[in-house]
Amino acid sequence: MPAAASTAAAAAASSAATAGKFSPFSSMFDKPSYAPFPKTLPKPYQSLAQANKTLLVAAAASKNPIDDVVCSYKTIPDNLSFSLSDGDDKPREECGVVGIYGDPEASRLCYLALHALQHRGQEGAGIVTVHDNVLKSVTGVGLVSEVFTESKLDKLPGDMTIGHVRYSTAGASMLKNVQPFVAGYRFGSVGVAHNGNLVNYQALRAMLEENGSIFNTSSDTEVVLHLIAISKARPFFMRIVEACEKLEGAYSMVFLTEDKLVAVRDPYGFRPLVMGRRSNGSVVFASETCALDLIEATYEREVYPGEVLVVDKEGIRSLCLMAHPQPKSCIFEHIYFALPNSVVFGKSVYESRRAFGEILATEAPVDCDVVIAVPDSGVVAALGYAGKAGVPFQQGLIRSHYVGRTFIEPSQKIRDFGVKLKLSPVRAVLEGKRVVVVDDSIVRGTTSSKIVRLLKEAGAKEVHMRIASPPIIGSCYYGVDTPSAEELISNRMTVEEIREFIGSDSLAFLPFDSLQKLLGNDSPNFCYACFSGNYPVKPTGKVKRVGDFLDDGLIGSTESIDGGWLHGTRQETNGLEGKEDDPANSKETSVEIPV
Ligand SMILES: O=P(O)(O)OC[C@H]1O[C@H](OP(=O)(O)OP(=O)(O)O)[C@H](O)[C@@H]1O
Ligand SMILES: NC(=O)CC[C@H](N)C(=O)O
Repeated sequence: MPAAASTAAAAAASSAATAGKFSPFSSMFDKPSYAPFPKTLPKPYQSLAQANKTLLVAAAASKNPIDDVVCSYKTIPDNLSFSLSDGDDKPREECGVVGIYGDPEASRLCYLALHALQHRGQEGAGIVTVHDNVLKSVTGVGLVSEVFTESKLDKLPGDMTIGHVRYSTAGASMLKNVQPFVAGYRFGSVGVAHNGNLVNYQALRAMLEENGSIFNTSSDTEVVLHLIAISKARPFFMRIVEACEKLEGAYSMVFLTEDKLVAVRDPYGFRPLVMGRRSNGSVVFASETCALDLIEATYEREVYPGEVLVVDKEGIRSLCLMAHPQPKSCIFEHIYFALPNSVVFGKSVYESRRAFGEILATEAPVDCDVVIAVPDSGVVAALGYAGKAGVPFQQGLIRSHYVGRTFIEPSQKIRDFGVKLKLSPVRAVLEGKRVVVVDDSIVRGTTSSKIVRLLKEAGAKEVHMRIASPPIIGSCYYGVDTPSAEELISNRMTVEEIREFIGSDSLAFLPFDSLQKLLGNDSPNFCYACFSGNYPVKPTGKVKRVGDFLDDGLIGSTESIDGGWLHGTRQETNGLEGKEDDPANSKETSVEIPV
């Protein structure tokens, strides 16, 4: 472990040792969990010789770089009528990022890691690798399994890679916003993959456009590439550092250059980013530890808030981007986004959710015969509730795993069609029973009201809704696509009014103060803006939220849209089409950028 990291771990251990015990559930948080940013880390402006060097791995040979970008994209046929699921008003998944350095199977491992992160974004995916000093990229609209084929992965040789999964609404126009973005500069090439949202994006873009930048996407992430282009810092990775210092908001990012993998986390640490290592010494970064587990990388630690980790043939250097005394990690990662088998912000997501359920059972008990969950994200909290209440947990709702986000609706209106397609009630569990149903959150209240109706139609005598998060009253500006504040049901109604609206016999949310007590000394290290309306980084002017980036106004012909962020002349080449692709649905383009 680098000296700085052990300092941080020791600081975390000592703070954990003094942690107060506010609830019976706090023991799980007594372990050292959050490493405050170590102030002893070298500033990027200090000599790199002072930085930690812990790993030696082979580096790519240095040759004249030519960017070779392969883009694939899939269109939705015009004659197919489809709709977004009627649950298209939820906090949507975020993005997931991966970075791997020093593994001969980098792109295949990245592909697998993206599969593990698929829950963070389902409509776009991409991988960039470096081979012979050339950045190669495949990006596409769709699931990881839809974007990548054996032949496409064969086009991504090299031992360094970054990858991205992105959420978006359906539509071919989103292809140009699918990451990683790749740019060629006078002095080299860089790829970037981003999870988060930049709250000063519009101001930065306006400044850059004023000075002549031409933007190719409607994504906030693109400003980083322009900021790198105008930076005069040396060596090249310091341009990345300088660019990131101008960003405000949430960014867990991985960058790839011809010879370096760079991982950056914003000073507040809003979004997760972890580091692990495979047994052959290759270094892996990922949004969640579930991605490390799949590719047999051992979790080492988080990328600390405000930290820049540079991996190259010299080893790993840890630099301080901007120290911030109080991290503000997104609590919603623990409530909803992350997989329960992941460790996020140093804490097990499973343990958090179980504790949320236990608190609900203690603070909002009700006489009941059975506890059920709204699958998937309500399952662990429901187990916690059932265990604490001493009531059996049963599967009262079965989730179909074969329903995508789009489907052809019947011409005749079927009530609650979307939710019925996804969730089926089990009469044998519900009939004549007093049922507690646990979900992770209520956003607009549409899912809850449909579920209550489904359960009652299936014979439930009473339905008691328990929500494993406090009421959501604020939109997120840091990477979660929540609806505008006016659309959030908890902003418009009291708990009793919501209960009446969803039709349940009782309703209780996880009390905000109990959540904070559970987190103990770590509590100030979390962002609760969606529950409190207190934003750690004040949005300036009209801030685009993630959802605002969706309509980029390019609904026209996909022929005119590039798949990645590119500078340079576009040249179509033959022979790159993957045989397994349906030509009606996909197309590949090769772009060469002389550097
Ligand atoms: O109040 P609403 O606006 O309806 O949104 C809240 C619902 O959205 C999420 O479910 P999702 O469909 O994403 O399923 P998941 O639990 O499987 O992730 C969440 O778990 C709630 O069930
Ligand atoms: N959800 C996210 O993390 C989005 C990442 C980035 N802001 C984008 O628009 O692609």
